[in-house]
Amino acid sequence: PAQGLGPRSQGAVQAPEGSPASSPPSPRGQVMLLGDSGVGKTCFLIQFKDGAFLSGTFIATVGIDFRVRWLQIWDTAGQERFRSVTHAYYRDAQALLLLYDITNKSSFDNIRAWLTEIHEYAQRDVVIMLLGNKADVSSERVIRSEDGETLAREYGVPFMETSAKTGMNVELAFLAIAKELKYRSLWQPDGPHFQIRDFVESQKKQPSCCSFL
Ligand SMILES: Nc1nc2c(ncn2[C@@H]2O[C@H](COP(=O)(O)OP(=O)(O)OP(=O)(O)O)[C@@H](O)[C@H]2O)c(=O)[nH]1
Repeated sequence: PAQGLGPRSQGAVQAPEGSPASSPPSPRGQVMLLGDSGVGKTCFLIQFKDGAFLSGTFIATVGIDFRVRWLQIWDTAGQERFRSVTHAYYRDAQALLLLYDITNKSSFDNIRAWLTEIHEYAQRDVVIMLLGNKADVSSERVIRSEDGETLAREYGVPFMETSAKTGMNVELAFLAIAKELKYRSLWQPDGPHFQIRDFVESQKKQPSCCSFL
């Protein structure tokens, strides 16, 4: 679904208390989904929103908890013509999930341009996570997982392959973001330490079939 103006679907997840849907977004717990048109941002959000209520796993439970209390998620339009609208929302974002499609090379190649744009418009300390979506479509894969890893390492951001279709790593992406934002908000010099990259590395699932390429 690509219709509409700029960030949308914010109503899909309960806004933080005291933040009516029509008001400007609260800077706290604000997450934006970014990436080229068609990479699966809307499906990713829907999988998170709907799948969460069906799942009884530990991650899902914690995810729901954080989602209701902490995260307001904004799905954005990937199409170029909506880009200027989206720019206006970057500065309020605490976290950005940047998606490409593992079956679409240009969506991967454009990640550098997205990161340049993020650098220009977002807060300097925004949490960024790179996600290679559609990992369920192994037969059409054109971007290797290692290429995603390498790019993510270059920019110092955590990376996972995901599937909005099967739900692989969808909850985990939001959980990692929620944990990082919570950690930052409660940070104390001698408090417990949390590293989002370590957390993601220890928890992420790999696609069941990685034989291609
Ligand atoms: N197999 C598979 N298909 C997916 C996945 N995620 C999304 N799709 C399909 O990819 C197409 C585009 O998905 P959207 O969620 O609309 O993409 P988008 O990034 O929101 O696109 P814009 O709104 O234009 O920016 C749809 O046909 C989805 O069914 C996935 O993880 N696996």
